[in-house]
Amino acid sequence: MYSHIIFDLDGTLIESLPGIAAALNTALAASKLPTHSIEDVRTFIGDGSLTLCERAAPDQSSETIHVIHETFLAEYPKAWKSGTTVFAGIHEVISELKGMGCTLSILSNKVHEFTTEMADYFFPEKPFDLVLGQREGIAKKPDPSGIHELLGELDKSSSNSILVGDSTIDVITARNAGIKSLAVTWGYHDKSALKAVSPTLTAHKVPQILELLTPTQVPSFRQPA
Ligand SMILES: O=C(O)COP(=O)(O)O
Repeated sequence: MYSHIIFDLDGTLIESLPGIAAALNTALAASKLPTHSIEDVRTFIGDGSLTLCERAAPDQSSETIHVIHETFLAEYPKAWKSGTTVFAGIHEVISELKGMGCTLSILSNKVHEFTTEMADYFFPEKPFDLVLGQREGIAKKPDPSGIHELLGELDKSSSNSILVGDSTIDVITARNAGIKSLAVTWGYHDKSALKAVSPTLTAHKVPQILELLTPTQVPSFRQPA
């Protein structure tokens, strides 16, 4: 049993694609550049907002990318509330894990301020012991710094910690930090890409997180009434 579960945010706990796509397309249109379909934007997510803008506007100068990124950052606070939902079943999983005494945390490549604001908004019961997004001067995933910081701050060992995420970046981050990974397939990376990076465990449906992480426990929300 893992005593510390680290969650990725976008594509793992929350469906944030519509909000990200809306803010990105507003920023592209403001620079008179072509916009993208939701499906295209899905493939740009995972490495933070600057890389998102670079992938959305290839061949543009760094000055233009800077302008698009600044506009994206200004637009995203307006776009995320209407364009984001928590994946079905996630609240139940989080509350079961919390009830079992697990320490829970979030590690995201989303800008830190948005990460903490969204975690507070979508999880007002504050189940996460520490929430870390992308911060200036601190290497983003797949660098293991964020995991090392979480383990140190929360006084947790690598053997009892696991990273749950939807992207190959999450699986590689866990490996770089010497911890196990649980890949989830309802997010933004293809199943085949996830399989290729050999996660420790894989969940195709939200309740499977509990089955895989706590195999001997029967969660109360899935017990017959
Ligand atoms: O904003 C991103 O690009 C990715 O965010 P995530 O690390 O929570 O998936």
